[in-house]
Amino acid sequence: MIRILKGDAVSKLDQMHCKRIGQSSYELMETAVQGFIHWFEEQKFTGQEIFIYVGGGNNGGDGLGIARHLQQRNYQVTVVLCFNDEADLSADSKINFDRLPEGVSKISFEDFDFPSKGIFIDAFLGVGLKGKLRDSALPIVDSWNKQQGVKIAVDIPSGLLSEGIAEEKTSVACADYTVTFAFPKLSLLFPENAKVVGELVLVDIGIADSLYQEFESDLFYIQKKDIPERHRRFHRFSHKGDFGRILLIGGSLGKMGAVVLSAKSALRTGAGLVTCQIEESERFIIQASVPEAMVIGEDLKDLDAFDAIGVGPGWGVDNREKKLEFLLKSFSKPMVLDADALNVLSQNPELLSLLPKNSILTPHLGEFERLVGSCVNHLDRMGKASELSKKYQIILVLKGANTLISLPDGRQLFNSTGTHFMATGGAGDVLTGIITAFLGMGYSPENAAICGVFHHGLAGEYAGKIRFQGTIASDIIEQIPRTFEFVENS
Ligand SMILES: NC(=O)C1=CN([C@@H]2O[C@H](COP(=O)(O)OP(=O)(O)OC[C@H]3O[C@@H](n4cnc5c(N)ncnc54)[C@H](OP(=O)(O)O)[C@@H]3O)[C@@H](O)[C@H]2O)[C@H](O)CC1
Ligand SMILES: [K+]
Repeated sequence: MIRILKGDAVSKLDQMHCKRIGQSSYELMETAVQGFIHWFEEQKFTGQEIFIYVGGGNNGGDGLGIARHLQQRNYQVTVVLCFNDEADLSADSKINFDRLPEGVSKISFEDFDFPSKGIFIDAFLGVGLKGKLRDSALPIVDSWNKQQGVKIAVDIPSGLLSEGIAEEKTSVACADYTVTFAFPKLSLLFPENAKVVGELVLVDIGIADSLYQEFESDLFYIQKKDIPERHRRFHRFSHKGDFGRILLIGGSLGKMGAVVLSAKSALRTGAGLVTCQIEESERFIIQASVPEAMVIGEDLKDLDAFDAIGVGPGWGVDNREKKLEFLLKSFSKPMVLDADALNVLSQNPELLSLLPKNSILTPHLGEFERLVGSCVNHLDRMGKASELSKKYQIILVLKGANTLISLPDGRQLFNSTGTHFMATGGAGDVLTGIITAFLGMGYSPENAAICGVFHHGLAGEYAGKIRFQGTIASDIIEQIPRTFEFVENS
């Protein structure tokens, strides 16, 4: 899993990498540039002039290298020089400046007329930004924000600090895409910054995982390559008991769809036997819509027969306190708590201490704040999530773009899969089903949470590519099996 370092560790990381593998810092910049170009060409942006804003530091150096490569690929390229003097350029930027082909137009920012349209690349400021944007830089960012066209930030949007939050009053160059190098800078993962970051693309520049381990950080970014090793292997003699007996508790009058979605997604994840505990009067709904699932009434007392329990989807909060207390006292294995189970917990915080160790709580931001109180921003949220995980030895899955998993030992992991098309009713119930299924299959709670959020996000991406904004939770479920094929076979 890739470690997320502080922005000011980047230059040290680069130096160590270059020293270890005998590469120059210019060569590393070139690797970053080529990674950007590779992504850019895949996007098939066509027929428009490209304007690259370049600053005096290495972020600008990346921009100058990008200009050269794009011109060589027959794009019409203009670099907008956002520095005062060539002499101010960093050493590697100067090399790229001198290598600019004749065909690249150069214009200083002061003389730059607003084009009516184009593709804009922001290589003005990167992780070397210190503090608040200087007044001299404000017109550049303002001009950028007024341009019409596709906007791409190199490494990080200019004006955004690598651990910062773009509040209304801060000036940041907004992007449709941010192509970041080596590891995602923390601020690129904050929901508050979504509108300035756009779509996040990570470009590998060849820095070894082992090098990251020499830096202290409890923050990680989950990638596809981290998943197969966490999957449990089954064999030809495996029977449905091996794939887990799980119990899903939820649903209430008018909200039975939530349990239906959890049950179907658990089955599509591979759960061996799924039982739903619901109100007797609603039995028909489950039996008719998920024939593979079994149904039991609310009087069931023997929970030991189950490998994992997921509780909460559509459950309602009325008169649930005693039931939740009974569950927490009777089931000693980790369980999954979502939706109304979390709301019951918020209303009865004394129940938190009854949670079986390593239980997985999956709140969205609203449910989370009901649990811990209101949060100023994502940094504050991350801190409170970590405190809660450590205090009760539980795993918190804070849902959203780049879902955050907080582990009891203090590590915090950001997910890399997902799409805004998943912002639809029932998507959370699907996640509950997936994670409960993994727990039932004998995955460690940590692996169940990691694999759960990764597969869920990927299934959402697949569904979004077919259904776009018409994506519904059932579409996500349909795509779960494909995510296993992708993760295992590539
Ligand atoms: N491993 C990697 O990820 C690689 C990243 N690369 C790229 O390099 C940049 C970081 O480059 P660096 O030279 O350290 O810094 P920047 O270019 O981001 O920023 C320096 C310029 O910013 C000016 N600055 C600083 N603070 C402010 C401010 N508050 N307001 C306005 N301007 C500011 C600074 O001006 P000075 O006058 O202080 O010098 C510099 O002009 C990284 O983001 C990647 O894009 C490498 O290419 C390869 C490896
Ligand atoms: K930038």
